[in-house]
Amino acid sequence: HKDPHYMSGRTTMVHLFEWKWDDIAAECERFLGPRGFGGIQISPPNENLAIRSRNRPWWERYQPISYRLVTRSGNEQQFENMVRRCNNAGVRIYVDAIINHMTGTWGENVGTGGSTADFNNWYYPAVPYGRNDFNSPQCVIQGNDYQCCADRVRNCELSGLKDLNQGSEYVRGKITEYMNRLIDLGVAGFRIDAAKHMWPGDLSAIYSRLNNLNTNHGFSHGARPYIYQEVIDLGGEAVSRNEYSSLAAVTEFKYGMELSRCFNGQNQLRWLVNFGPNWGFLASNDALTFVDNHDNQRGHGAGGNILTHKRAKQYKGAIAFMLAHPYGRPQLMSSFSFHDTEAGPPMDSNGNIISPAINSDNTCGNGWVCEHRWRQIYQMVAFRNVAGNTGINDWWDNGSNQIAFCRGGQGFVAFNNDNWDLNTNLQTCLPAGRYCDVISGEKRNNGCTGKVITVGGDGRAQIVLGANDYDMALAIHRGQDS
Ligand SMILES: O=C(/C=C/c1ccc(O)c(O)c1)N[C@@H](Cc1ccc(O)cc1)C(=O)NCCCOc1c(-c2ccc(O)c(O)c2)oc2cc(O)cc(O)c2c1=O
Ligand SMILES: [Ca+2]
Repeated sequence: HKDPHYMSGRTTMVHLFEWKWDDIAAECERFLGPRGFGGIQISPPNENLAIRSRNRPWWERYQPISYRLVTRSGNEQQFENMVRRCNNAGVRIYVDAIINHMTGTWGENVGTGGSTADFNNWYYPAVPYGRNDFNSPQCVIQGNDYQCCADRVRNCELSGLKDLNQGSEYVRGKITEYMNRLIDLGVAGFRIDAAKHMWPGDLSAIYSRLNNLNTNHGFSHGARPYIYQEVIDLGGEAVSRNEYSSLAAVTEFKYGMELSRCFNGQNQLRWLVNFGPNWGFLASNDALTFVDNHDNQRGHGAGGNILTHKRAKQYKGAIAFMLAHPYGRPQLMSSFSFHDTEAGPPMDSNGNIISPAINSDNTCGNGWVCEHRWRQIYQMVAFRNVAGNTGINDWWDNGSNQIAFCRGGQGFVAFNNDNWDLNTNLQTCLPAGRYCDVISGEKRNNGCTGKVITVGGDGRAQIVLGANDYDMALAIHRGQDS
């Protein structure tokens, strides 16, 4: 469950948070496929409670009401269409699976697809789940439970949400039925939301009952679903991510926290020379890495002062480093704009999600940020693909915030977070030639729209990164020589 099954030569996933299925299908064909993206994490496709009293907050999608494939993102037919079109474009689909709980008691009993639920009697007829499918005695997780009591973290309610008993054969059956239907529709795997709130033994039983991936969608025989478990664990809690990393991959929240600290100036970039398990991170093959995610980009999530699109220069620097560095399997966040941390996606007066507009310069409009369409970001997805499974070599730093390294003989990156210019002759590990810097521009016809770096026969080049340049990174790689 640790292999994403990306099409060959692809390495990176993007979380198209709150996108509609039809828009995702189009994005696969017009952008993500051609640009070499490996996969997409989609918002939960199962029916959720419509919380109109809070003006449809983003977290309503994390309050299941049934396992019917009906949400504001689309219906089952649109879901199937998206999966087929994206797989055909070489882009895999990963489903955000909310299997720890159902909804709470918000007094609104209509889902987005028309199902109803009776929270007071703990009844979800469209599944169906009844009272004895939930943990009892009923209890709510308290703050200090995270430190003291692993059993309460699993058996009590998270934020008052009805806590399913995954130890029950019936509940396991309903969960695996839901996930196997998605596998048969062609998805490549799952994000397991709130995994630390479920027993590893129960999760293991559920994973073992999942079908192999659907060979009609280009997966090899016997391919197991890619599973990455959301375990928010920055250390010091009763529940450890190590209980889960033997079952499947785990979200490495320390990664985004530490990288944000380095690129927002709290730590010097030179310390990144041994970034990876030496920093207490999971093994590379076990780690789903990211800078920000849908929860912590809103400030109150795990990791404290996380870099987001709102601090563009530092964020692009951190993302470029994540994509240039071989550790882990990276996921990019693709957001909608928000001022209110509760706000849901852009919607019309009827509560329907508004599609992103694609501007003439290929950026997004209509309230969508589309970080994945920023040149400095999508160009580094291509860099990561070219770097393949090479390691890091020829590391250089200036003892503070100027660093550079090679990926085998495939690519070279440099970063400058000091407030003075980087202007140094460095080893790029590349064959002699004129290379386009993929951060400040791109190769067009036979020229470069941005910086041009001339590499000599010894592989060395004069690398210039001004402290006041628009971006703090520079990257060149094979195939981008002009
Ligand atoms: O802020 C939120 C939602 C956050 C959230 C949602 C999805 C995630 O995947 C996630 O990581 C966080 N929700 C708001 C509003 C809210 C929602 C439901 C509710 O019954 C009460 C309030 C909030 O203030 N939540 C309390 C603090 C955040 O506590 C939540 C966590 C959470 C936070 C920190 C942890 O270390 C941890 O292990 C779990 O995970 C969720 C997962 C869900 O599937 C649904 C949830 O409602 C939540 C969730 O409330
Ligand atoms: Ca639970």
